[in-house]
Amino acid sequence: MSLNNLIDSLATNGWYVWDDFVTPEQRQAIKDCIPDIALKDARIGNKASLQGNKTIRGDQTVWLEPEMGVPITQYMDKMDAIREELNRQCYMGLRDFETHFCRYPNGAFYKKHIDNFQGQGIRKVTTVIYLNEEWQSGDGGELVVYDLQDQELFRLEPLAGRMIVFMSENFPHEVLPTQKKRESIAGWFLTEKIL
Ligand SMILES: O=C(O)CCC(=O)C(=O)O
Ligand SMILES: [Fe+2]
Repeated sequence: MSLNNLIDSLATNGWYVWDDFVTPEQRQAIKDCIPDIALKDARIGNKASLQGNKTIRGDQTVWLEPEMGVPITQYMDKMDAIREELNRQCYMGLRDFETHFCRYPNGAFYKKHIDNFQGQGIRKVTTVIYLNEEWQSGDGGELVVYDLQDQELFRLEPLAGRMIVFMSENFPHEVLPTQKKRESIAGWFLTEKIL
């Protein structure tokens, strides 16, 4: 598992799973930067256009900012290195990255959706990193990934340190109801600068 595998797999399959992308120490340090009080019920849309809808998703989120601490800037630097390599090797034209921390309380889910409908937004590549130390079968909360014909491609347990990367426009996906608290960091490489 490496940056080159990610680039090859993204170019040929459109997705890639990178286990142990972050270490246990990094996961804890990132979690320690998240002020609980800042978590808000998630809404639909990107950072610029949002609407609320609890029947679609039940997670709580907070946008990550460099000011939250060194572990956050280190994570952002790592993602920026990936962005530059995707641009260098695949000419993806990625110009920015938006990212938030997510917490799904017990029972929460996120119904099937596409992060970016074709041509309608600026999200090009989705990334999700999981922060759940103890995950067992039966805990739910799997990510189910489909193709554009709505055929299920695979299911992924939200195991600590694992990152999934996929082309935002090509893979409808959903989060199955979780039986315990489920935490992650989702991010999107964007084709335009947002700030
Ligand atoms: O947490 C996940 O596995 C996916 C989250 C998701 O689909 C999203 O935030 O758009
Ligand atoms: Fe999504």
